[in-house]
Amino acid sequence: MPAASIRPLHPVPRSLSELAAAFGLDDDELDLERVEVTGVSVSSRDVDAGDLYVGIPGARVHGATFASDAVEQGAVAILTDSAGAELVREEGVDVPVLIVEDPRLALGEVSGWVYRTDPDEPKLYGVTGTNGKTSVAYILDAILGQLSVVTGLTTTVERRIGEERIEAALTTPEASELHALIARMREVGVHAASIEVSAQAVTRHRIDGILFDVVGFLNLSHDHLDDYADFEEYFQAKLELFTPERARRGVVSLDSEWGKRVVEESRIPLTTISSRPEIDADWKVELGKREGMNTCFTLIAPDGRSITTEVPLPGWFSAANAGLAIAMLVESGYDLGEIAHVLERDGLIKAYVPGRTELISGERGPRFVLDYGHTPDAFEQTLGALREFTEGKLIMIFGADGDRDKMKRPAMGRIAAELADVVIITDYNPRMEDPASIRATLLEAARAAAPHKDIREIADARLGIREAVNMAREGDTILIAGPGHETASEVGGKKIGYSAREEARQALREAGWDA
Ligand SMILES: CC(=O)N[C@H]1[C@@H](OP(=O)(O)OP(=O)(O)OC[C@H]2O[C@@H](n3ccc(=O)[nH]c3=O)[C@H](O)[C@@H]2O)O[C@H](CO)[C@@H](O)[C@@H]1O[C@H](C)C(=O)N[C@@H](C)C(=O)N[C@H](CCC(=O)O)C(=O)O
Ligand SMILES: Nc1ncnc2c1ncn2[C@@H]1O[C@H](COP(=O)(O)OP(=O)(O)OP(=O)(O)O)[C@@H](O)[C@H]1O
Repeated sequence: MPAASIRPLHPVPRSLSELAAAFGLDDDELDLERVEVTGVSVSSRDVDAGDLYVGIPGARVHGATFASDAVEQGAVAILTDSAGAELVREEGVDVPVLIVEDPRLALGEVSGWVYRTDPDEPKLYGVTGTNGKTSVAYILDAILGQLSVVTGLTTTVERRIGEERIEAALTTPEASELHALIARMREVGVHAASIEVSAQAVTRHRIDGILFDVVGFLNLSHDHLDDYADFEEYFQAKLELFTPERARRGVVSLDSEWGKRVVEESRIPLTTISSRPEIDADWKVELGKREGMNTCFTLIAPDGRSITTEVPLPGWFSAANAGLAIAMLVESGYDLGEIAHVLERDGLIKAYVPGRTELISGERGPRFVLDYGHTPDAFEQTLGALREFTEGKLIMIFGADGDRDKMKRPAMGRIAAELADVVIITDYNPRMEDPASIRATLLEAARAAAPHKDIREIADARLGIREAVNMAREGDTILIAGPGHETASEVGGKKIGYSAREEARQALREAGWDA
């Protein structure tokens, strides 16, 4: 089985009695002196010998239910709430149990204490926003690499430290996993780590006990309104990242209206950036010419100095994302001149962002672009960017994932139909929902928006990809939006192997094109 998390290889044990004392936990009846913990885990599937297992009441089940599994795998103590302690007692589990009112709330600080998280090493960059987080994290990582800095990275795609990498399950890991990752980074001399921060991560205490050196705000648009009552609540979740408890300073993009609100309401020193000429910001991104899929831009700093370079990704938003990344680095102390020097030396930002406007096709044949966009705004930006260099037809394949914000689906269908020439609606990760009904919503919106356009329904995404490839010619662009880097789709609660990247490559080869 692949490792569930990356952890320090040489953790320095901490005594449970000291932990109890540090957090004011009652240890009257317990003999904690002899117990030492070397790690923390919230999942029985991720326990290592010496762990403190934290039993969290979840939406589906209480984590304490798995206490005996955890102990079997080597957990030496349990931290949970009183309901969890009752469950542990019923199971007859024989390790010390510490009780807190809210174990999720305690998790970050406790993990930071066990792993001895240091706010200064590595330097942490946090990036949030509805769209572009993954892209900015990879761009930050790439520029730091070009500056010869040893880096760490955590994104929706992966957790990575040098050659060590695991696939990500969540965009932002649970706090215990994040602190363990940072501890491992310190062991191998990582100086800077780029961390993608979802709104859920803030709300669900996944970044507790972490102090970011610089945080970046990208934008806010329709997504996750199943997790938040409205835009305001969703915004407030992201805003919390811009407080002194979470970050030392921030860079805020004013490209979306919400940036202004961050500036008005944040409680940390901020600098602003914009790629829109009409907006007054400290840092300015000026779009240059396009070189194929690459985008050139000039970034002008508040002191008038500038960098002209390119990013190997299409669209104005890629330049905006790269500008934000550079501004974050400068805010954290890197010299703009030095960044300019390495980018000039290398000719561009050497970023590869898996599954984000990733070109799958080769020299001959239509362009095939793989994307992770799953919001109306991401559709609009990506289709706009691809239209700029598509001489022929723009063909879009997409579905909407199940058990996630349903309200955004009509807007996704409408935008696809308005901006693409041909739309193929397929299944994408329906989870426990009925895929036919997801498709019906998308189709209805798409057909209402553009009744005369070619809008097709092909349930099986593999067939949808082939249909698109077979109708496409040189000069056309095919965009598949949704699956990005993913290698599985969830249907009826079961994970089924499906890589849009591999399917696209195969379909292009079957049609006699390069891939
Ligand atoms: C709403 C939400 O965030 N839920 C997360 C939460 O689930 P939950 O509270 O329902 O937990 P549960 O399944 O009831 O389990 C309770 C406890 O028992 C433990 N357990 C459970 C089963 C078992 O066999 N052994 C075990 O130890 C679990 O680890 C957990 O600690 O804790 C689980 C364990 O970490 C997460 O997997 C789960 O994420 C679900 C899968 C999820 O989809 N979250 C989404 C909404 C999310 O967080 N997305 C954001 C944004 C993505 C984006 O950028 O667009 C993200 O950061 O990923
Ligand atoms: N600054 C931006 N503004 C609007 N759309 C963007 C921006 N950057 C990227 N996108 C679009 O969003 C898609 C997803 O990008 P990315 O994965 O970087 O976002 P994300 O915030 O990490 O999303 P997720 O958290 O769901 O992984 C891109 O492929 C592109 O279509």
